[in-house]
Amino acid sequence: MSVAVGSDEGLAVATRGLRKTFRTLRGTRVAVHGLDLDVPAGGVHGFLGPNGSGKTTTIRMLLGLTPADSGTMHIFGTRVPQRLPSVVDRVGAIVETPKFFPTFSGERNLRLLADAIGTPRARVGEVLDSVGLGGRGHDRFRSYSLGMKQRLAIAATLLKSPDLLIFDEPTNGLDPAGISEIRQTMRRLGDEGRTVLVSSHILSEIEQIADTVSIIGRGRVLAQGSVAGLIGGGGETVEVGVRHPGAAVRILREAGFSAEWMARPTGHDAADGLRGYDTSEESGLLTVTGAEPAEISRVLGEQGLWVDRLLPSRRGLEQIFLELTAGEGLDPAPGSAADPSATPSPEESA
Ligand SMILES: Nc1ncnc2c1ncn2[C@@H]1O[C@H](COP(=O)(O)OP(=O)(O)OP(=O)(O)O)[C@@H](O)[C@H]1O
Repeated sequence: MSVAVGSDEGLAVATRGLRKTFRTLRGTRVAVHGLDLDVPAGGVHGFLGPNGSGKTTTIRMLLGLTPADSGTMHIFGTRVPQRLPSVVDRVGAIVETPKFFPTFSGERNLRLLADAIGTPRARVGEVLDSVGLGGRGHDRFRSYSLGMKQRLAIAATLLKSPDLLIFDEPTNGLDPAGISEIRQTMRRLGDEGRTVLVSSHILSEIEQIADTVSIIGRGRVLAQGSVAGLIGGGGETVEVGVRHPGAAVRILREAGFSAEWMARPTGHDAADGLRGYDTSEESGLLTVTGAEPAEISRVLGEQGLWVDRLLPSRRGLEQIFLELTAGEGLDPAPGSAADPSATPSPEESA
């Protein structure tokens, strides 16, 4: 697994072993399955995964909207939900579409909100400007396009000037122009030094604006790191065939190479119960960026690891995502009768 940040320092969000199950009539559904998420502070972080992979559930746990079964969560080093009140002012989030008064202007809606949360009204003009609605603040909310409505929702989260913004699928239902508006807004917020954690299953929008990403499947992190590192934006990327890629990635990093390792789908149950992915270090995809193939062979060979394949690789984030989540849409839904991670509820087994 590639992780850009080794310690919890400098992380806006960190989860360890986070787990959440839902009890349904058909048994227990594992929504989040031991999630270790690292979101570096500052910039845009894409939280990517197919439908049902656990993104919304994770975000709801971080915000204290639903309890975790086990595991830990920290926001800016503060344990949540236990100490959420002491960090909540630094966090703004859109999880569901917020409600505004349709006949009031965008500005009036925000003024009401500012009064409600005790923020000076002067802040309203600033936040409208920062989402590009400065010129339209006096128009009625109902006259806004969907993209503008969503930008107003983002402006509302900015009233408190939060350091961390959490957006769950903020471009859902928007047309290409609306998507582009939201994308630019998120990028601008990231450039201001805020941390933007944005969940999405649309890779192209994330690839363009994110600095770092986590790719999740069935409630677990499959890969995370910088977009440049994962797609090889820092130069030519070479796919390396070697017997122990998990060990090789450590050796290469110690030697100063930019190397990434990702678990591969197996098509069968892994021993640790994570269906469909081999998370052992004996398989997976090893890529190295910005290094001479001869150098890669030499460094690994000196440690007794013999390279059997060196392929130039030009994969995009979408390609990586598809490889990592291969079969997600075709497999039985988590918790379904055919899902081995589903266990009968006590009532059902009784
Ligand atoms: N309240 C609930 N009760 C039962 N199962 C739930 C509940 N909420 C979520 N789930 C299940 O948990 C799993 C993860 O759902 P979640 O909404 O977190 O995924 P997601 O990655 O956000 O998906 P999407 O992209 O579709 O929003 C899914 O199988 C979902 O059906």
